[in-house]
Amino acid sequence: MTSKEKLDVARQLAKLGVDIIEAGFPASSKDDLEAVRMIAKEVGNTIDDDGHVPVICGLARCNRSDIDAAWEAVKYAKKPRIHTFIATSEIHLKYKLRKSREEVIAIAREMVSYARSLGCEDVEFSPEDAGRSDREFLYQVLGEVIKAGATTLNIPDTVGYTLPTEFGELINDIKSNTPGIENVIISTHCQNDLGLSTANTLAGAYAGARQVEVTINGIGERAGNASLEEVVMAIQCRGKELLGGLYTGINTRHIVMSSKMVAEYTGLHVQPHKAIVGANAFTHESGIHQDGMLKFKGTYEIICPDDIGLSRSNESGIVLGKLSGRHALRSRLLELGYELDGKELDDVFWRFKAVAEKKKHLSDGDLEALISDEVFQPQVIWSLGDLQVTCGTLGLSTATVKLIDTDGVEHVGCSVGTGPVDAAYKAIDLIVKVPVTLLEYSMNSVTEGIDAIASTRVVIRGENSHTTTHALTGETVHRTFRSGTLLLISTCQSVFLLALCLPASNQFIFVFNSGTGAGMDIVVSSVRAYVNALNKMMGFKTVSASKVSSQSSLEDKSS
Ligand SMILES: CC(=O)SCCNC(=O)CCNC(=O)[C@H](O)C(C)(C)COP(=O)(O)OP(=O)(O)OC[C@H]1O[C@@H](n2cnc3c(N)ncnc32)[C@H](O)[C@@H]1OP(=O)(O)O
Ligand SMILES: CC(C)C(=O)C(=O)O
Repeated sequence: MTSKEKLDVARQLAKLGVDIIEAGFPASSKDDLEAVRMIAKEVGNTIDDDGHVPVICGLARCNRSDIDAAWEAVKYAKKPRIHTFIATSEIHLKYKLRKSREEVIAIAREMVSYARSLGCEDVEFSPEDAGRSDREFLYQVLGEVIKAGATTLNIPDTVGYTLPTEFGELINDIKSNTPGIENVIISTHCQNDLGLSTANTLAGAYAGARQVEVTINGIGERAGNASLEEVVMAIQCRGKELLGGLYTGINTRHIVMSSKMVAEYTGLHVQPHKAIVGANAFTHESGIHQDGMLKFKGTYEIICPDDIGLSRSNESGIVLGKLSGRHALRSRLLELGYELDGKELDDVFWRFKAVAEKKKHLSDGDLEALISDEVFQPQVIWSLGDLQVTCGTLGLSTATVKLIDTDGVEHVGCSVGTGPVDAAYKAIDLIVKVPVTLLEYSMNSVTEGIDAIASTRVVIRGENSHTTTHALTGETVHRTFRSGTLLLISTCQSVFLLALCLPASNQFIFVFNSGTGAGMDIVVSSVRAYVNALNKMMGFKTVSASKVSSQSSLEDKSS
């Protein structure tokens, strides 16, 4: 993060109500020193309405120059802190520091004293790799730094090696065996190498730690650190009942905002299934869960999304996909204004499933396209069985189409054409054997992306029928009505037009012949539209659905 980004994050952490912001490692670069100093000056001096001002802390190795840099950065804060550390495990002493235990004890003691001598009254000390350190040596180091003036003892499980029971015992043992421990705060610092950082932190807190070191989104070295949101929400959900009444002062409503900011600034995006702040943490995709959520949210949610500042695009967090059931589909359609039940719902449901098999999530636009394709249908005279096309730059486009008639008999037609759609339409003509002219063909993608549903609309005219193009709609109608009848004509989607039938050889003849089709495959979508238009031309009959009940059959409405 840049200094400016670090400052923004620090402001956000203050809003969250964190007690201590460890803002950086000032010795690591001039820029980091400057960032910590800016944070100390601004955030470390801003007292909130509750009189709360966070401690601003800088990290430093156990050497004078690091500690000087840390103090130089944090000293402007109302509550400055230096956090200094040195490893205590055999492996670190031998291979990394190349120092004896005695040397490490002496350095730790001297450097804590040195930090205090600069005027810093709040000094935190960490025995790095405490999780793998010899216990007796650990108690000895900790006892010495307490004498030297450390005010907080942080116990790092630097490589995330301990198990929760072990880490809890470590804190308990430190409490029981370290001289002077009652005068300091014990802290946890758990890394996530085994995915146990949150569990270990909670075990440490339960054992008596009263500071927990955490990061937003769990970011950190390697597999990261314990995440603030997980630890805080676990304490909020279960602290009273199972953790001896523990609580935090975190204003949880700022959690989502903080998570987004850190993800944005660090470029470390949160995995979708991350607890609390993952994109899926409060969404429900499986039918059985969705049904439960619709009946009572507590069935599948242990946290109210509002509590972490999450506003969902829909109330129940339901995402429609291939695992959804009828309850969820029906509920979403109802929200969109379509009241479907029984057979209609069933038909849409299986179409929906088929699309969802190919497309992960269905948007409202996708659903609307399916509804208009499935429900607002004329009487089915021909239904599409199968379709196979070949096309490209080599040879002619060819299509084989299988249509099924009202008796369930399958008819297959094959044709070549100028393209796959032309070939498919010609193959259909060979089966249906009704001369038609294609007047209009248009295609839109209903939703965005390469996997969008394509919606096709065609307008055809039956060649040998007495048809008239309707002046207002541009559509033609083939139904006979007595002259003087006031017709309520619906165009494809809920637009109503009135037309007065005028005498013309005693009857007026219209043909309704536009058809729509939807599908993820553009040729399938095109063929559906054509078959749909043919069906309309050959015998229009609307299927009722609430959304169209007011525009039901022409006959019903015409008088
Ligand atoms: C456990 C943790 O996560 S601590 C936080 C980790 N954060 C960072 O490392 C901050 C970013 N680091 C940096 O920018 C650089 O490493 C710096 C500026 C801090 C140090 O850079 P350099 O002085 O070039 O040293 P470098 O990092 O290569 O090596 C570390 C040196 O510090 C020593 N050291 C490591 N930890 C400590 C410690 N806690 N106290 C004293 N010395 C230490 C190492 O033994 C090594 O010393 P050597 O040169 O005598 O072998
Ligand atoms: C500096 C210490 C606390 C640390 O980061 C670690 O040991 O993981």
